[in-house]
Amino acid sequence: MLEQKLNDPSLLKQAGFINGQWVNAKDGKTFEVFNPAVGEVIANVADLGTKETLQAIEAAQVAFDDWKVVPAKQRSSLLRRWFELVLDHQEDLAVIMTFEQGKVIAESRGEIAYGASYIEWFAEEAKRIYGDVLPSTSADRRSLVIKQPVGVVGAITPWNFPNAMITRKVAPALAAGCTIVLKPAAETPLSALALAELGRRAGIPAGVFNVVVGTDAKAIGAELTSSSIVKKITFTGSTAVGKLLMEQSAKTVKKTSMELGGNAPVLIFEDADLDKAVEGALVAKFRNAGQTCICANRILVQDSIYEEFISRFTARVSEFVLGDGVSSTSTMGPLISRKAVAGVTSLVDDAVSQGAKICIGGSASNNGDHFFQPTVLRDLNTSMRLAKEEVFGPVAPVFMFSSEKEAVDMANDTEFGLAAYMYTKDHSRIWRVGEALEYGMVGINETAISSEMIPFGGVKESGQGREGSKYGLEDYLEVKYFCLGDI
Ligand SMILES: NC(=O)C1=CN([C@@H]2O[C@H](COP(=O)(O)OP(=O)(O)OC[C@H]3O[C@@H](n4cnc5c(N)ncnc54)[C@H](OP(=O)(O)O)[C@@H]3O)[C@@H](O)[C@H]2O)C=CC1
Ligand SMILES: O=C(O)CCCC(=O)O
Repeated sequence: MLEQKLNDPSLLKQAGFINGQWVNAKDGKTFEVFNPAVGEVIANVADLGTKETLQAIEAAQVAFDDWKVVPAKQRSSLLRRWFELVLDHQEDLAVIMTFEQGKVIAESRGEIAYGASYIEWFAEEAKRIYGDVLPSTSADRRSLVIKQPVGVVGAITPWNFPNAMITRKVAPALAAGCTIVLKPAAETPLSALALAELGRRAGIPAGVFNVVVGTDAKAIGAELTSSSIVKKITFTGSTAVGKLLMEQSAKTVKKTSMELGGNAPVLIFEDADLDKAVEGALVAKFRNAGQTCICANRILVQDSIYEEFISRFTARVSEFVLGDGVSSTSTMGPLISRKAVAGVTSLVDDAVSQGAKICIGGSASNNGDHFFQPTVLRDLNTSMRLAKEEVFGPVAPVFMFSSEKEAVDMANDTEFGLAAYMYTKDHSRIWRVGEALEYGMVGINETAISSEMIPFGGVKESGQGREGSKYGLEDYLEVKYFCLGDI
């Protein structure tokens, strides 16, 4: 069924990709991949485990010796070719994504372009890995710095952005001269495998980019983190798993980059352009059915404009059309799993049991097992779980504040620190609040903050390291100092 929807059915791969070869599990095991909108099985994928992970790590180690000395310009050309192929196959890749992840097709097309932009960006940055000549402490010596790839990288990625979370790790790694073993989420392996196929077609050498697909994430993760060959772990996903991977990586003192959970506040002050704030909050909350780590988790609105905001925002939320993402009339798709629907339901029920009121939505939808209605809740307080926990679903809790200090205190009252947003026309406030917010990214009168050119990442328990931009390459490079004496 999925195969018939593709212009190039050979993009639908169901085996792992190791050392340039498509490989099945040694024990022949496979796992099913489901379309969350309709619950149908769309593929049976090889269920690889520790043995195949080790095989991939060893292939990456062998490939590293050659890849690290490929001239930057040549690495750049290969990445550029990969970028072009991804865009050439944008529609097929988008269809694969909507089938396995559920997001509406327009969002999938957008993610393919967004994912490709990381490959293009790092193809360009590959040519700009500069060293330094430093001032010297004495006349008979010179001090230099060169940058070198960190080595073999282990990457683990989530299901919510099955393409872009991969390209923004793999592209900088390859640009830097590293080789990589990727374990994508078991819910969305097909997007990862299609990317690997296009990388192969682009001419990326065998062993440079390997994909281990499988359901035993714990075992694959343990193999990657315990290996002395793997020099860096890069992860996007839940804070709990990120902490575990950091602990496991400590034994071999690996570099780590962690892009973990968020609890993004949107602060809307009484001097804001309310039309802009409503639209901004809408985008920030409901993108990918609320399953984005920088999705607005708490909307904080000043008391004098609270009623007006609620009424305008609820009216806009009522316009969403839930449905299968492949239908052009759907504007919001399903959640990834029944478990996700249950999790969102329990957060809403907790708030309602403590006095929150439902403006719209409030429960699972009858569109299918994986759907939750776009929801707006009002009269929230900070003892509700919704104030502390990442919702990862289409639920907008609207809190009220009365002063700027209260808003900043509420915004910072979380262990997370990924993205925050504010709407105000007051320039002094922009600086005051912007500097006080304990977040890695702050959107000011704007919530569409992501691009390949910006440093994406968080502080506190939202992680460490940055992805995208010139900073995103540094995480894959080691600094080496040369002290040159007289001969
Ligand atoms: N920062 C972000 O972008 C994301 C945040 N989240 C948050 O996490 C919550 C749970 O989502 P979930 O999908 O379970 O996120 P996880 O953190 O469990 O999954 C993310 C990735 O980590 C893998 N993984 C899971 N357990 C381990 C382990 N012990 N060792 C190594 N790898 C592991 C998963 O593999 P597998 O799929 O095979 O289990 C997947 O590839 C969400 O509701 C959301 O709050 C989730 C996804 C992305
Ligand atoms: O949820 C995530 O981790 C991906 C964020 C998407 C983006 O880059 O905006």
